[in-house]
Amino acid sequence: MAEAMIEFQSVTKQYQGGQPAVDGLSMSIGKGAITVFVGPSGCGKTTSLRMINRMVEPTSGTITVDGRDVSKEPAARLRRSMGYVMQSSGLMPHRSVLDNIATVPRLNGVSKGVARKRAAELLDVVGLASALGKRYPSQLSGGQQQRVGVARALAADPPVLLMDEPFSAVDPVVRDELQQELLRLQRELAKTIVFVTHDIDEATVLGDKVAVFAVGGKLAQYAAPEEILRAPANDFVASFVGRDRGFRHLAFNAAESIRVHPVKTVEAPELAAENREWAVVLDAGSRPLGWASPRDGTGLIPGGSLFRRGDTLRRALDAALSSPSGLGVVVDDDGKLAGVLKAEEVLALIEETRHYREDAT
Ligand SMILES: Nc1ncnc2c1ncn2[C@@H]1O[C@H](COP(=O)(O)OP(=O)(O)OP(=O)(O)O)[C@@H](O)[C@H]1O
Repeated sequence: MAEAMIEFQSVTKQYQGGQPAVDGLSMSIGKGAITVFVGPSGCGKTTSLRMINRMVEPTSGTITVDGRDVSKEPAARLRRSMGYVMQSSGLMPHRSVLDNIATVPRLNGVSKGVARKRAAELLDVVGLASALGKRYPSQLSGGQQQRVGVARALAADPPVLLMDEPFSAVDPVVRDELQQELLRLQRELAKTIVFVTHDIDEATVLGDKVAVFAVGGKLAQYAAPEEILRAPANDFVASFVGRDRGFRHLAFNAAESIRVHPVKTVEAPELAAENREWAVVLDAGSRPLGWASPRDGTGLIPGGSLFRRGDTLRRALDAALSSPSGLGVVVDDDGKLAGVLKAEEVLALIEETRHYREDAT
C-alpha cells in the first residue's frame, strides 16, 4: 500500500441529538492516489470528507494530514491548503471565470497578474478554451462549470484535493468525459484525491481504493475496486454494488488473448448484392460502417459497440452481445477493421481468468 497521506483514527461525528453520522472511523488514505467514499444517501460520506479540512469538526478522534493533526492547524489556512470541488461548482457568479480560478492564489498573496496567468494555464489543463476565461459562470454549461471548479481547486497546487459529488449534476455523457479527464489529469499530477459519490460505477472507474460506507457512518469495506466487486465483504456491500457486479468486474480484465477471426467484408456500394453470410460493411478507409445480413436488399444494419485491441473483457462481451450478427467487431488503433470476436470465446476466456485467479489464491 502507498504511503499514507491522510489518517482517520477512531473518528466519530455526532450532530446534535442524532445517531452518529460517522462512527469510529479509522482508515488510512494513500498519497498520490484516488480514494473514493461511496455509499447510500446519509451514510456520512460528506461529513467524513469535510472533517479532513475542518469544515466539520469531529466529536472525537484524530485526523492527520501528512502527519500533522488537523485540529492543531488554523482552520482557514488548512482549508486553503486543500483543493475543494463540490456538486454545484460553487463559483462566484459576479466574477469572471479567470478571477474565480485565481481566488485562492490571490488570498495566498500572489499578485493579480501572476494569478491570472496561472489561471489561464489551468483553463487549458482542464480542457477549456482560453476565450471562456472572460465569461461569467452562468454563461457556461454545467460540465464547463465543473471543469472550472476543478481548475480553481488546482490553482494553489495543493497536494490534497477533496471532491464532493463533483460530477453528479451533469448528464451521463459529460460525466463520462469528466471522469476520463480527471484520470488523465491525475496521471500527470498524482494528487491525493478523496472523492465522494453515491454511484458505484463512478467509484470503480475512478478509485485506486474504494471505501464503502454503510448507514450510520460505518466503514463496510475498504479495498481496491476489483476486490469489492469480486468479493464483497458482506451482504450490505453485495447489495450496494448491485446485481451487475459480475459484469462490471469484467472491466478489470484485459481481453488480450481473445481470438480475432477473419470476416467477410463488403464495401458500401456493393450492399445490394446477395450475401450468404453476415458481412461487415466498410467505408473506403476500411473502417466498419455496420453489417449486411445474409439476405438480399436489407441494406446497412447498424453495428454494435466496437472492440479495440487491448480493451477489457467487458467491452469484448458487449461488442459480441450488441452486434446484430452475434460477432463482435474488432478494430485497430486507427479504427480499421481487424476482424471479429465470438461471445463463446469471450466466455471461455472469462472462465480461464477465473480458474487462474482461483489457482493464485
Ligand atoms: N449539519 C448537520 N446537522 C445535523 N445533521 C447533519 C448535518 N449534516 C449531516 N447531518 C446528518 O448526518 C448524516 C450523514 O450525512 P452526510 O451528509 O455526511 O451523508 P452523505 O453520505 O454524504 O449523504 P448524501 O449522499 O445524501 O450527501 C445524515 O443523517 C445527515 O442527516
